[in-house]
Amino acid sequence: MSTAPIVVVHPDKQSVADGGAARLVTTLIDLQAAGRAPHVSLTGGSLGSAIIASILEVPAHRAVDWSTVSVWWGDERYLPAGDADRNDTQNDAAGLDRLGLDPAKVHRVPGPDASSSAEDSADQYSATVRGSGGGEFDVMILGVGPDGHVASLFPGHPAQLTTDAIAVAVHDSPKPPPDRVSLTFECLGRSDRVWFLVAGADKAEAVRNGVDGAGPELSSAAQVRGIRETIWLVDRDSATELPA
Ligand SMILES: O=C1O[C@H](COP(=O)(O)O)[C@@H](O)[C@H](O)[C@H]1O
Repeated sequence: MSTAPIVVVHPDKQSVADGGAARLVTTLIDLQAAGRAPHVSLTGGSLGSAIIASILEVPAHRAVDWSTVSVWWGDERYLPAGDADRNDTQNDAAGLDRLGLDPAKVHRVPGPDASSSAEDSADQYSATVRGSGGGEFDVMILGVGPDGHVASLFPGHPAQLTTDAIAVAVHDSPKPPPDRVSLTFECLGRSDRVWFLVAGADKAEAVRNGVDGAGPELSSAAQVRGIRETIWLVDRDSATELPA
């Protein structure tokens, strides 16, 4: 089962990050009140770190028991731990490591320092996901590139349509760095809530294609929908090609 996209237009990029952060904090409080130890998947890119910084500004983030929250990444650049271009490094720098997470529940994608290849990294990450219950994410946060990519699944790239897998190695990525590891569409779709965070005029076409449900050759984002909800949190500049 999957849900039709809902679009929420915010005034600007900061409001997208703030809106996503407030939504995440409230969702985590509700999930924990219902007895759930939540699983959240983070993203890299321009809004991936902005939302982390915004979470720290939401006073109610102190009402979340972060020690029970499991953290994942939808994709990672295949670079050594601590590399400044890794998504998790950028999320850490934005304040992820100040939330009070249990390091054992922060599931980082192995880099070349901890795996023999991107394929090995994808296998290791898949095993970790499988070991946690097969990847049933409460919240999947995704950025969207101007080319319509989500995670590291690029339209037209051979890795994009990988099936029967949790994670896949991506080589020759159109966006640097060339080697990456990504969750597959199948895995991304095993999420109760999928939230796309997008800002900028250069992403107007990607937002239109994603919301319209364009085919995979035009949009990876359109292939991912949440089981309970699919929400596009966009700024005015990236919403200009949507119907009024
Ligand atoms: O390379 C990546 O790009 C996307 C989108 O990034 P943005 O800077 O255009 O917002 C991101 O979601 C993904 O995690 C990252 O690896």
